[in-house]
Amino acid sequence: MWLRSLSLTQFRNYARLEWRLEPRVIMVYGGNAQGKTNLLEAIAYAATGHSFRTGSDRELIHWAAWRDPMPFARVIAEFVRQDGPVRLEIALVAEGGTPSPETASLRKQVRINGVPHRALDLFGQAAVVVFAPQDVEVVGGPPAERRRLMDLLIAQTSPAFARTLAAYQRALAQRNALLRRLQEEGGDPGQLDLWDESVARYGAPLMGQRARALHAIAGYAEEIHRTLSGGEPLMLRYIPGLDPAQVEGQMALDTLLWGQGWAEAELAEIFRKALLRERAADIRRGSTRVGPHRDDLRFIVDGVDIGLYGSRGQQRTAILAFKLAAARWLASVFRESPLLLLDEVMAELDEERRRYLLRALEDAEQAILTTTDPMLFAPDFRERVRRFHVQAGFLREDPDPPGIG
Ligand SMILES: Nc1ncnc2c1ncn2[C@@H]1O[C@H](COP(=O)(O)OP(=O)(O)OP(=O)(O)O)[C@@H](O)[C@H]1O
Repeated sequence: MWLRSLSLTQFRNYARLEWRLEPRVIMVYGGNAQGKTNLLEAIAYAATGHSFRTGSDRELIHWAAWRDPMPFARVIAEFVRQDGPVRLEIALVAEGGTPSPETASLRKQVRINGVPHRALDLFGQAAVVVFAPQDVEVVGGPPAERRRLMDLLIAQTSPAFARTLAAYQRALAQRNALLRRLQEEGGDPGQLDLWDESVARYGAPLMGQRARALHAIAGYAEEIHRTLSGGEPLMLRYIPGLDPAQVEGQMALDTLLWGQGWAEAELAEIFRKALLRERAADIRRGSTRVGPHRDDLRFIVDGVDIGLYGSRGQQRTAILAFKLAAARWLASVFRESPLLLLDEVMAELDEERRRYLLRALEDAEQAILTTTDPMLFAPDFRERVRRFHVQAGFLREDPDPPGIG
């Protein structure tokens, strides 16, 4: 699939942008802090409803817009899929008397082909994979970041997964609130039955989907990593936050999921039992100890957990292999290649990895890459791609960037 047009109004440092694109590799170049990342952020935001660099949507509204009586930002992205075009639109509107970037509450209005929808419905409409320099932090960072990595990816293939995740998080928050009340005020622990039931019902399919997606991605990642690293295999290990093997008489999650054909009903039952077993300890702690909110994903190279022991270079290669594998997985699910968005990632790679990545870009239907330095790319590559120059939120096609004759 590919992005045919992008329209921005007061999004980050773009007061206004109308951009038409083609299905090929597109290079956006410019100095630091000119709006390269903002552009990729806008595209990924339209496709997923999430920014890949902030959890606060308020930051996305142009600073100048906060002087208006009703500050807003809008992004409209028109993707072309095999089955036709789809127009994704998000408007962020600040509400309140005199809204300020610090205090305003935002209304997020989503339209798909002009029809109002919930933000979660954006998932499954278009597939994007973002490659960013900060990705490397995910390998050795806190588990929550690796869960986010998995979830954003899986949600793109399944809006149902996104809805289940949201329902799980709500149920978990309610259970935790009740646990804290029981801890502070005492009361009948039987009140937890209802929330145990919801937490288990929504949590089991989450674990099932994460395990299945990672199993598929791991196959691609192992092979890509071997090529990138000169022969070392990468193993992606899913560590569930509920280990069925720890629950009396049960088997390991893998056996349960693979051996019996996605036995999520059994997993939900085991989850309920585990919640009951942990109940007293959970009340003492005021939080839920088992469940997919404690899942992790580990990156293992040659038997070594490189999140813990890997060099920066090894972590970078591993996450690059993961992202490329994710792109292949999305391509197999959608039966067309996802849009690849690469934010200044070439500069960090050595010659061989750069070549591998560029080949992957050219295999995709469309890829948009940003760089401060077009000279990092071979002359024939620079000539083949379409190039745009960005300066202070203005984008213009530039057939002749500095150093490219
Ligand atoms: N809400 C906003 N309103 C206006 N400008 C913003 C807003 N948020 C960020 N900016 C500005 O956008 C610019 C950063 O753009 P961006 O992160 O896209 O840079 P970049 O071109 O990718 O640079 P680098 O090469 O340094 O990564 C900065 O000048 C920043 O001040």
